[in-house]
Amino acid sequence: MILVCGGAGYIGSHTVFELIDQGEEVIIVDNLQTGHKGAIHKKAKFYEGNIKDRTFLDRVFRENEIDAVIHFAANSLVGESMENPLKYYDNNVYGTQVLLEALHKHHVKKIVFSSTAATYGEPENIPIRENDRTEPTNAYGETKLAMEKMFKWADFAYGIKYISLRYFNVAGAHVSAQIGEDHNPETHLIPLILQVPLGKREHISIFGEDYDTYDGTCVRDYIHVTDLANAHILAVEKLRTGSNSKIYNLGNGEGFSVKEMIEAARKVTNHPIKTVSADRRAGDPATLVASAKKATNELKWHLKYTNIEDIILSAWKWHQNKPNGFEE
Ligand SMILES: NC(=O)c1ccc[n+]([C@@H]2O[C@H](COP(=O)([O-])OP(=O)(O)OC[C@H]3O[C@@H](n4cnc5c(N)ncnc54)[C@H](O)[C@@H]3O)[C@@H](O)[C@H]2O)c1
Ligand SMILES: O=c1ccn([C@@H]2O[C@H](COP(=O)(O)OP(=O)(O)O[C@H]3O[C@H](CO)[C@H](O)[C@H](O)[C@H]3O)[C@@H](O)[C@H]2O)c(=O)[nH]1
Repeated sequence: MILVCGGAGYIGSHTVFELIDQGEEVIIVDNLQTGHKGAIHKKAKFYEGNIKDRTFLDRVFRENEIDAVIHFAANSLVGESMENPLKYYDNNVYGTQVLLEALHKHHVKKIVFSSTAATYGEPENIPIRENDRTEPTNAYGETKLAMEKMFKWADFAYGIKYISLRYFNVAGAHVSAQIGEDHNPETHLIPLILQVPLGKREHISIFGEDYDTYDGTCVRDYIHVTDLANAHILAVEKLRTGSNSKIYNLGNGEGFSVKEMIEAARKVTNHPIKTVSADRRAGDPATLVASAKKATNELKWHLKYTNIEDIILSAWKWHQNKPNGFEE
């Protein structure tokens, strides 16, 4: 049985769908602070509650034969983390501490969790490799790095094996178009671009056109959420075969600029998508592209979505199907 913390959220819900497709029994813990009831798979057992609540977690672990945990539950808005860093330490670091205490108490020795490209900060090399320097430029990334360190020492002391997955830019939606990205506020580029052809915004703002990149706009590595979900399943399988703790980058290995993303979205939606130049957004590195060779080699991870237009199309189908997200 796999416990998925944050299984009602964007990436968590997609991972639950893949797990259930593969015949796993799934328990979800989520307090629905950003997740949605409508994103919860009907075959999953759902406990509504907070990972910071020891008594609640204790009950979940007592009532179920959990052999591994996948942990997505966190706050993840970079801007908010700069204004209210302690909120991030509380939910991300302390929340993970309480969760790890429950694993230790109930003798669960396997956990896979969400880390981020934000642990690197300004990259020293492109593509970024797992042993490159980690110097986060925002509080969100710093809490994720602190979580990684907490896992390291929990492994040392209690033998809890972990796989930390450092995601780059997660995008797209489930092939059924029944679940997809629904964040409020939305800050991510692709859903914001698609709000223009949906008629929900006039234009997309380009945050900075004077970066040191080939067209002056920021370059990112976009990875489809289903490919990402599958990496979590491979990571659980790896831990089940007795693997040591590991850290992997998850990305496509190819960068696209903001302007290229808008152009690709124009092709997919057949809409002119008006753009407006805007100031740089604080803390945005010019280029973030992953080397995911380690995950490819060691997890035998293979991508289904390598074409950026296919990734955008899957998001477009979701937003067309549910223009107001999970809201009825
Ligand atoms: N979306 C991205 O591009 C991206 C990139 C890198 C890393 N990540 C990380 O991946 C994870 C999932 O991201 P997402 O985009 O799916 O976010 P999300 O907000 O959609 O999902 C997070 C889920 O966790 C739940 N949650 C949060 N705190 C909780 C708590 N204390 N107790 C119980 N449930 C709680 C929320 O209700 C939500 O359902 C996060 O840890 C995030 O930091 C996301
Ligand atoms: O309206 C917008 C929104 C975004 N952008 C630009 O588009 C690019 C992508 O922005 P996103 O907000 O979609 O993604 P980020 O690269 O900022 O963030 C991603 O990577 C971060 C690590 O750097 C965190 O992990 C975060 O959770 C994850 O979504 C950035 O250059 C951003 O400046 C715009 O130009 N206009």
